[in-house]
Amino acid sequence: MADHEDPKTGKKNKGTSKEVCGYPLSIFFIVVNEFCERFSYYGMRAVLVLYFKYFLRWDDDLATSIYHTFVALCYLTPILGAIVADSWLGKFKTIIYLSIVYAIGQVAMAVSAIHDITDTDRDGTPNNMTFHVVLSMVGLFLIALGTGGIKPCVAAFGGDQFGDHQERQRRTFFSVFYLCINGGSLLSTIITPILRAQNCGIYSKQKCYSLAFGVPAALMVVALVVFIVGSGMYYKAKPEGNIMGDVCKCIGFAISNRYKHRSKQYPSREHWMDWAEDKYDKLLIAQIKMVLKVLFLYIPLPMFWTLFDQKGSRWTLQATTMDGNFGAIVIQPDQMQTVNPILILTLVPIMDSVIYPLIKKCGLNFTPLKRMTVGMFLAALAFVCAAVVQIEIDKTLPVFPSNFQSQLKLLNMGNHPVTAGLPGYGQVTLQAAQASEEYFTFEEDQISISVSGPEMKRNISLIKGQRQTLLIPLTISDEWQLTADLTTKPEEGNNAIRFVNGMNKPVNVSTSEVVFGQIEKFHYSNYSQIRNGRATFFLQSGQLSCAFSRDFGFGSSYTFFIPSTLSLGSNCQESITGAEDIKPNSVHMALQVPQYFFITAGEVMFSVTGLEFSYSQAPSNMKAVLQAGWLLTVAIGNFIVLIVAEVAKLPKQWTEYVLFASLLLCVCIIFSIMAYFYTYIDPTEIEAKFRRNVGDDDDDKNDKQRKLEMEMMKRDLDRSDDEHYKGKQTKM
Ligand SMILES: CC(C)C[C@H](NC(=O)CN)C(=O)O
Repeated sequence: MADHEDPKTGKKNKGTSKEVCGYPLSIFFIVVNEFCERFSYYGMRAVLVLYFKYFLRWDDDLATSIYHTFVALCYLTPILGAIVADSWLGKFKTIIYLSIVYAIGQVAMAVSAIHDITDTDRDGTPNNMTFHVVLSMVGLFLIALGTGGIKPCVAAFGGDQFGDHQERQRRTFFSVFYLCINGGSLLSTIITPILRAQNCGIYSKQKCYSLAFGVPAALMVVALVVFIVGSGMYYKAKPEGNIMGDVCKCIGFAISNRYKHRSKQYPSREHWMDWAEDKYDKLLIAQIKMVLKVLFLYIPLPMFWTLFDQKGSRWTLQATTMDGNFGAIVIQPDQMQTVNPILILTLVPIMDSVIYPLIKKCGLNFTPLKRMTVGMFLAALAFVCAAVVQIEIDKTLPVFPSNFQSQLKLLNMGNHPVTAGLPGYGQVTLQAAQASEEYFTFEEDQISISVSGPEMKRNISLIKGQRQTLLIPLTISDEWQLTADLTTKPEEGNNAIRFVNGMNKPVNVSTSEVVFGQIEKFHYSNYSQIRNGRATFFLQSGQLSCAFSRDFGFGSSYTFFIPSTLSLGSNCQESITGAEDIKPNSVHMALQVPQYFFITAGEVMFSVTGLEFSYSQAPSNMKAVLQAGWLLTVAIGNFIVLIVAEVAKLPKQWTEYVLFASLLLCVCIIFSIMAYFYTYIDPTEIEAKFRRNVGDDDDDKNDKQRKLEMEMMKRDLDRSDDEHYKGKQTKM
């Protein structure tokens, strides 16, 4: 039998797997598994909201709430996975079983997105939506169970593969692990939206959500297979019974025993957990103390995630009000999120190989908790940048009417100039087929407008908080019409376009993607969303057929006017005039790069370090539990976003960014104080000492000797080292 195997069980011993450049070979399978799993998770997540909205036909609010509930669930389930792994199945089996659950969930999602299954009338839309909703909800539940369940196990299982002599390699492993997470996330967030945009279907073609979910499902199967292939090489730590149950009972006993002995006649004990000594093993008590120490330190951490996870919500919404034209490529608002994994892939190696060694060379002891504090500070700085960008955006946004105001624009549908008299604005002259450049703002409910050339006078009812366009007709006998205009920027950086038909006959308008439908004479169409770039509009009215093209930026709104003079042979490109109701976004999306840079630099210092810290400070039998505790801070952080945004309800977005930055700054100060008093421990060393002393405990020791030993052990618990974990006392 090889010396790296346990003689009794034949299983591998810790740190004895075949090594490549000082790293256990088994690590290779774990990082590839993580890469594929994160591809699967982030790929599916990238198209999820669009699937809810456009396939299941949910409204924005429902789609957003279910999306956030799903994300929160994904970070709550790690607790379950950790308990199962640490106390029952062990990490290896837990990863295998939950990966199967996860893959089934992904397949369920892919199947739920096949519209042909229930498309009995073959019109391209499902006929039994309940089937698709139920299947996708079951799929999402299984995915949340799977991805959350394995998450704390995979990181801790990877850490388990390193022996005590591989401390440095283990630290690098956590960085590489993080790179794989972001490599998978980057690739999938680029690929799955492209897959979704394809058309597929048996009877009728639709956007291919089944492919966008199917590829992540396949990657999850690959992740599972890769993990199983490495099976023979892993060190598999045995689960140590119902450890969570024992921990809870032990804590419960310590509290009740303390309460029973609250009278002054009983001497106090150094730590409240020491009250459990009357019944419980000292080793268990020492391990609980280690975990509680770390969990206490976690209390302020959710605030970091509160800011971090707004990349996907607030910052993406901010990008929708910005200009994404980068010359050769045009970036969509949601694609800005890929800046985060791109920066992670660049910053992690730079930090590990340049910044941290440089800091060390300068003689500074940049301990994990110091890094995390700096990470928090950088995240707060990112939100200050976001606030500055928001202020710039706000300067370019249209001023929409308040609840006490209404706004009116004029459009001359005639072939001759008209002059309109507006209360408070004097005479406004409009050429044929021309609209006023700006909206006029009124506080009255009704105004009287007189038009000369031809002479007309009308009382116009205005609506508070609304924008309208008054269509001044061709002749006195024609009807005066008021349109309802937009009072918000079009969503997702799209452009809202509508047509006013000034001809005496109906006209059909369409582009290759959008149908405006038939617009009756002297009437107007609804708004349709046009993506940025060049769009060509086709007009067709009886014999008349022509086309015209326009370039669009992001977030604009135009009213195109089809003049009464348009006839067979007319040049539409020149004849059709457009009124700019909402200007396109003019603040460039590149301005978001600094905030992405700071949040990602913060993430590298906070999250990569926190992942490794949670592993190194956990007792051997509670590694996965502490990883789950770490992930729980992410879930709580997500809930805080919903609560703060709902409670604060600040009128200006930039003030909300400043609020979040200030909150994190306060939390950062509190954390730095807590961290100052934290002393690093070496759980293995402490556990070994307690184990050595179990035998002695059985002997009949006198009280004095026992007391002396206890003091020594307690001192050990408080020990830390200069380079984090090697033995000398260090704070923070
Ligand atoms: C938020 C997670 C704890 C960390 C990680 N995410 C990223 O790295 C995003 N840049 C993940 O495991 O998904």
